[in-house]
Amino acid sequence: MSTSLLPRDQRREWRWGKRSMRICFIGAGALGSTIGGTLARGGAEVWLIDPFQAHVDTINARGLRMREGSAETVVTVTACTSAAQVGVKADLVIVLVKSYHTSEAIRAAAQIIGPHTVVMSLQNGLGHEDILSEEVGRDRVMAGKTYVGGVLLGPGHVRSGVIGKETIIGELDGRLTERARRISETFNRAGILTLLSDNILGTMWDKLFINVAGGGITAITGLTYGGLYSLPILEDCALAAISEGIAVARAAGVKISITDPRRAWTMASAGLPPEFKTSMLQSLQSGNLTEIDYIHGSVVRWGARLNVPTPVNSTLVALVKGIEYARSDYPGRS
Ligand SMILES: NC(=O)C1=CN([C@@H]2O[C@H](COP(=O)(O)OP(=O)(O)OC[C@H]3O[C@@H](n4cnc5c(N)ncnc54)[C@H](OP(=O)(O)O)[C@@H]3O)[C@@H](O)[C@H]2O)C=CC1
Ligand SMILES: CC(C)(CO)C(=O)C(=O)O
Repeated sequence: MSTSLLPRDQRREWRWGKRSMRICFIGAGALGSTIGGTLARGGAEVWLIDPFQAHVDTINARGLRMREGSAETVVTVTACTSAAQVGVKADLVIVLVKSYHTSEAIRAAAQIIGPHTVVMSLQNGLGHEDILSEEVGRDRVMAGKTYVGGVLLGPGHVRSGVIGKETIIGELDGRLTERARRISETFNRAGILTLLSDNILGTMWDKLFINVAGGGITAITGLTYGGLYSLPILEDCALAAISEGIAVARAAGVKISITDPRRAWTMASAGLPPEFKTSMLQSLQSGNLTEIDYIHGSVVRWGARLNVPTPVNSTLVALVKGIEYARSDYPGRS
């Protein structure tokens, strides 16, 4: 029987009973392994789903090695290369593929999604909930953003940055539901500092400003944070890009808590060393596409819809796309 204090009409049917929550991660790279491993260590039943065969094999054979600061632990967790191998429905599916893989990844996970499965993205940027809703229905989708960080050090081995880093989750319509409360409890029990929000849209835009601060600029310049934060002209550019984002969010009627661009600029590098590279720069350097369309591109798309000019973000999008394109076999390439 539920002990919830929420009114009955606000309780989503809770079918997970008293057993531990069965959580499947679609995408178990740097962040999926970090959060998945932490939840498994905290007692949840976790499945890591990722096509990286050597990573999956190492985790299954020897456990997931997690380095946090100078401590290293080995976590027993099940990994597989496709959702078809899980064989049961998930209570919670957490999507942590790169944004541009979201649609194909959720489609490939149909077998683990049942009538009471919750699907939640913790990816950076905006727009994932719409993609997920198209595939699984809006009722199943919750939203979240996280300040937890992860780096994949090699197959079966991650550096995790969980301690003191917030994760915020919530229902798209702002209701404080039983399922949201149970998910945040599971996260907190595992040591992931998780808050329940009745304004998850605001949270999503706040996190967007953090990524807008340095993502595009570092991707274009190749600078680590040490370089980015030493050159005032780049700070001016970052503040202009964040200001556009704030103007767009305000025009959209989103209740943001970051209203001073300097706060986003400061927060973006908090606790990170000068040699830190943003994920956008890391993507380019490893030959992958960036999430530019979901980060600066979101500011541009929303700005166009609401008639708010976004020239700085548009320029950053164009230049990053140019860098991506320069690696292709374009006409006239020498
Ligand atoms: N790393 C971090 O610290 C943070 C990351 N984020 C966000 O989290 C998301 C994931 O980032 P991150 O973990 O760094 O990225 P990674 O590239 O390390 O991990 C993504 C993983 O998803 C795999 N993948 C691709 N397609 C599928 C699929 N169809 N099914 C299952 N897995 C698939 C990838 O495999 P393959 O490489 O073969 O494509 C890869 O192993 C991004 O949106 C990022 O912005 C947010 C906050 C912090
Ligand atoms: C570390 C942080 C918050 C800001 O650069 C980030 O999310 C990223 O690099 O993608």
